[in-house]
Amino acid sequence: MTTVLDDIIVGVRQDMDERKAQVPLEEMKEKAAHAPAALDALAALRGASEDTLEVISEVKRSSPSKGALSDIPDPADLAAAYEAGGAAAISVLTEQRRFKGSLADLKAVRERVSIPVLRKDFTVDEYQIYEARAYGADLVLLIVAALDDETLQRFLDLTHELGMSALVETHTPEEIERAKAVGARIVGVNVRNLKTLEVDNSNFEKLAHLLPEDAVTIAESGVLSAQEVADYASHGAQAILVGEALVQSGEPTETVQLFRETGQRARHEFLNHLKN
Ligand SMILES: O=P(O)(O)OC[C@@H](O)[C@@H](O)c1c[nH]c2ccccc12
Repeated sequence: MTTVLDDIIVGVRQDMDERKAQVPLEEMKEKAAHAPAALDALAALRGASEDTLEVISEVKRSSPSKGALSDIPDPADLAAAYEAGGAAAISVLTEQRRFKGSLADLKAVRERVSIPVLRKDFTVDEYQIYEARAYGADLVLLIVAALDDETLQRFLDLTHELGMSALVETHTPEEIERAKAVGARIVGVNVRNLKTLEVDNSNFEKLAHLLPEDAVTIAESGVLSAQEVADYASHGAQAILVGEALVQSGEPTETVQLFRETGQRARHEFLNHLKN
């Protein structure tokens, strides 16, 4: 049976093949080599102190589960508003068909903000990693469910060779094991199952104890209000990845601020609890 993830990847490959025909791999490698150095996303996501709850704020127009979310005529303006609210990084969806994103969005955001930028896409070919770097990304997404072990390792190594970091996304205990085995330094739990698009916020809590202690741990998806932020932080998340709630808030700066403050309070309690 084919899953939603499989269907998305078919389109991602077709779109990439078109871009590759325009700019072949060797040329993209050249562009990547000449891009300004990547920022340290690992440090940004760790935060200035251990009790911060960092917010990766997403530029997301549309999604396969919810359809149109927000027009976002100027992604750089939105990203600047997130940065002003204290976002640790900006996630830019570059998938075109279901999420209505683009590499032009990534480039525009990169040119505006001074915090790390994540290229959020379905990485299935090394070409996309060079492309991410060429367009100024500091961080790429590697979805464990979409990659075999050998490919995951190869992509993670290439990402690091290019000076970038990888957000390694998991959804099950097995995927967390696989993320650990390749030495992922930033591990996310997506509470949305990409094969069915079902969201279950309790997934973070269920899986948090399996996450590697030396990695930065991120709760992804399903934040609708400060309540979910507090829940994730109280179960040990060091950072959260939020799209929908921010693009629909109408007050992106204030909402990022609120999530950071709420998250930091909850994380503080979580850490106190650990010590006692
Ligand atoms: O809009 P939300 O529920 O806040 O979710 C954001 C982000 O986690 C989600 O966009 C996402 C997480 N992993 C992905 C992989 C591909 C596409 C999208 C995603």
